[in-house]
Amino acid sequence: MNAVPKEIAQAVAPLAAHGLTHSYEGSSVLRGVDLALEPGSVLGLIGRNGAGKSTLIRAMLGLLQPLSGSAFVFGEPALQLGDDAKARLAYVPQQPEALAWLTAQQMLDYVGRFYPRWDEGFAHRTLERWKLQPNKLLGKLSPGERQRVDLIRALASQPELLVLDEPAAALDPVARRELLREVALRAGESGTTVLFSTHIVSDLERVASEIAFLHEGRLLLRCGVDETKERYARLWLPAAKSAAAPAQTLSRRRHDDGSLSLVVERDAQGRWPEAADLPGARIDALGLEDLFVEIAE
Ligand SMILES: Nc1ncnc2c1ncn2[C@@H]1O[C@H](COP(=O)(O)OP(=O)(O)OP(=O)(O)O)[C@@H](O)[C@H]1O
Repeated sequence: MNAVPKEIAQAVAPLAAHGLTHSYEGSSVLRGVDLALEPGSVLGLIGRNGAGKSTLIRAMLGLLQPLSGSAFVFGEPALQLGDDAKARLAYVPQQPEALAWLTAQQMLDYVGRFYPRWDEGFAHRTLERWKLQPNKLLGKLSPGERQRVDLIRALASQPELLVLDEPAAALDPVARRELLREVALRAGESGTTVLFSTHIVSDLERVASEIAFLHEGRLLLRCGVDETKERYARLWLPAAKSAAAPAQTLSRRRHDDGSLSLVVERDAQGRWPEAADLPGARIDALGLEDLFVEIAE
């Protein structure tokens, strides 16, 4: 496939980042992240605690000014988003806090006015289905309830781009399933583009079309969910062959007996590194969860 020129990708991608770097108090959190979402894709952003997922999301949406690099929403610079672009986008932070002095119903009625495609019926039905009390102050809801109200707010606006920062963190398993079903439905039926961060690998398998793995501020891996098992594997080399290990690997672990385990990737021609053909070498398939654990450890 020919690479799309960066300028064109910027213009069409609902969300794109180029060379984002950021640090807090002198410590680097993003180290040059490039990421662009295809329209209609569901991208699961995964990474350990503190990997920089929330920082990346906030920088991509223009809610934080990065040290360097740029971000674009619907092709507009994220730091100067116009009202039209804002109305096409919905973002649910990890811990929603805004408008705590309103009741859930008041908040939904209030914000609904700013969205041309607001689905009041959905908001009403989902409040009931998710057993949320419409007349309780947001500030008095539990974190999970508060996050569910915010998810209703985001979904009722029928956004073209939906960004969820760890939506599963405060939800019980039933609510989580329902949310994932709703997200998959929106992506499938309305072509909504979705970016969500998570720690839960099974959520990625259930709903994401693509995954991006952020580790210590760098995107280590980006590929289709179904493709990962084909593209990455664990290469085990006996001690006697460990010197032949490829230099470029996603992770490298030496065992007590001197043997090596490496996470390796097929090259552009679909071949594993040459060391995989050495006598005694072994290639083992990796499930998504194993892959992340191997890389993140
Ligand atoms: N406002 C801030 N001031 C100082 N340090 C911060 C600030 N926000 C985040 N950090 C630090 O930056 C790093 C990345 O944080 P971030 O919240 O982006 O990670 P994350 O991948 O979303 O983590 P988690 O999965 O735990 O939510 C962490 O070490 C965090 O402590």
